[in-house]
Amino acid sequence: MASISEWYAGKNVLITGATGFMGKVLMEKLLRSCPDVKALYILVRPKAGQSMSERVQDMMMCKLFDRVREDNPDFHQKIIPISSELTQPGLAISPEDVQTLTSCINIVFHCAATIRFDEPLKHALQLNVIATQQLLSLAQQMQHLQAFIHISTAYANCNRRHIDEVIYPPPVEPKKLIDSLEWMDDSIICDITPRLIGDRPNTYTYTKALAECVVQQESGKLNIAIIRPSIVGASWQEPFPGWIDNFNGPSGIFIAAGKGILRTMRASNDAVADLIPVDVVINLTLAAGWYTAVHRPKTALVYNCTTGGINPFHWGEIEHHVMSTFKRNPLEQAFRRPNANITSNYLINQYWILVSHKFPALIYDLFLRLSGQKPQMMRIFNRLHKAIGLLAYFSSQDWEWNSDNMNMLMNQLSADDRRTFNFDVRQLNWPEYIENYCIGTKKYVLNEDMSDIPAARQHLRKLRNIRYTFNTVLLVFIWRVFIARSQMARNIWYFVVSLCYKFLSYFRASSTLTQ
Ligand SMILES: CCCCCCCCCCCCCCCC(=O)SCCNC(=O)CCNC(=O)[C@H](O)C(C)(C)COP(=O)(O)OP(=O)(O)OC[C@H]1O[C@@H](n2cnc3c(N)ncnc32)[C@H](O)[C@@H]1OP(=O)(O)O
Ligand SMILES: NC(=O)C1=CN([C@@H]2O[C@H](COP(=O)(O)OP(=O)(O)OC[C@H]3O[C@@H](n4cnc5c(N)ncnc54)[C@H](OP(=O)(O)O)[C@@H]3O)[C@@H](O)[C@H]2O)C=CC1
Repeated sequence: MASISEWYAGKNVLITGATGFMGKVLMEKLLRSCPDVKALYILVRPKAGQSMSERVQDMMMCKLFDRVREDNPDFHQKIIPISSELTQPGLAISPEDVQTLTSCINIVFHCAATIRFDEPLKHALQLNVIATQQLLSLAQQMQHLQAFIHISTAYANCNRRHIDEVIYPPPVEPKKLIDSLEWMDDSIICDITPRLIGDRPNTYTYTKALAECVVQQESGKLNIAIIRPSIVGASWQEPFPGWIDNFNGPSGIFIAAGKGILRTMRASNDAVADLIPVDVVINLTLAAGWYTAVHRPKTALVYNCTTGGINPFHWGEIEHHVMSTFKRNPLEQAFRRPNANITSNYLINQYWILVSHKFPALIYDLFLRLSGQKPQMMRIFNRLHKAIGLLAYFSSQDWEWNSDNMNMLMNQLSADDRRTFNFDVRQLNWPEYIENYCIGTKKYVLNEDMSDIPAARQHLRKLRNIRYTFNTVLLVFIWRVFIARSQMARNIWYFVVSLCYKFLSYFRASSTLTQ
């Protein structure tokens, strides 16, 4: 049987969401490990004042593609951008492009989605559900299509504790919801959203669950597979360790902790942190594409792409390794020394938010005002609190995912394919991965230079001295204002000091006796 890269040779691949985090890694891996792939057709929209071609040009210059560039400097010739806005009727693809796609595409990877947790329901439905429906109807017209791979999320059914590799009944019939939301005013939709999403935490997980159902209902005779990654993090091995280019999921939290801004967050130390490296997800996705096309399973296979059941790691351990990495490799211009703690206790968290977030932010903003600058720290903290408030749901509890299909797929691969498209997370060394992840946020998200680390360390030492000075001033102030002015406080103070002195003398005496 053909190996994975042999199977992709000569194939035309359609990718949605190619400009996103996972889409880019998917393209890179296809170009590097399947060099004979014929062409990658990518659906791209103009954005932020850049045309479609400018965006694609910029993307190909990205460091992620360095290894592909080395192997094949003309790799860009294999990338064919197609103008498309997924929220528009017919995905806003021109008739000529529809003609091209329907006549040549062999496999579709549908990655595009809105992954925002606070997306208004109508927009999330438009992109995550209706666009999926439209893409499936385009796929039905493709004359040479061999597989359609839909990227979902392991949290689509996060209202369940145990999640099997099946498509669960939808919370509501997608077509009925689409029809009703069409005529509703945005304010009415906003009012009824909490009732609709029910026991799911946001419109993202809700619409991803509906999208799975649409994939099942509209797949017709297509060979379909659904990939459900958990929390997608930086790359583990490929194209190099620690690749990450966004603030989503834990990345923004790691950065905030490394900058010394985040000091406390609600999360359970003992809950499993179901992170999955992006290269693992992409290797599994490409292998699933091959398997779906070659073996044509009778029903759509769902792959839960998770680590928790195979090689568990916990949020408490993540906190420890993130902190220790950022102490050794500090970020530039940290606000305070990195020292974040997670707690599952609501009151303790609120206390630390007040003492370690809001109070320093107020003082710093006061300092900025006094020195004629614009206050900014409180605004940054308000944004951070919004983000951690939305993420805490995922870091405070555990889920159990069945991953039989991932294991089955691994057993179907040849030894060579298992090496080239490695998704065996049993080999993942978490401390090393988290260290590379944190360094990746420094290098690729913040674009900081590793050669500036000595200066960053010097800055941390300066912050430590400021803290010592501040604490000393505070102690003297408390002494002068409260203790020195009241006889009773002075008596208590002398009592505590003499008690400490007696203890010290006692330990010194007993240690001299035992020598
Ligand atoms: C040491 C401790 C260990 C414990 C550590 C626990 C981690 C626990 C993670 C659980 C993770 C679950 C993940 C589920 C797994 C999926 O299924 S997948 C998809 C994951 N999706 C996401 O992560 C998207 C979440 N993000 C959002 O929904 C929106 O960005 C937010 C958080 C609501 C913010 O919206 P907004 O206020 O409109 O702001 P937005 O324009 O998006 O960004 C504003 C700024 O904040 C930055 N930002 C965005 N997101 C973040 C963030 N998460 N953090 C900080 N900054 C951020 C942006 O880069 C931007 O910066 P500037 O460009 O302005 O400088
Ligand atoms: N990141 C994660 O932790 C996880 C992600 N997933 C799933 O993986 C998939 C990819 O996620 P990820 O790469 O992280 O997401 P990104 O937000 O990085 O990428 C989203 C992609 O979708 C495209 N897109 C969004 N809206 C439109 C639109 N209206 N028209 C055309 N294209 C559009 C974006 O294009 P543009 O650049 O133009 O905005 C971008 O290419 C999603 O389906 C997500 O649900 C699942 C589990 C976890």
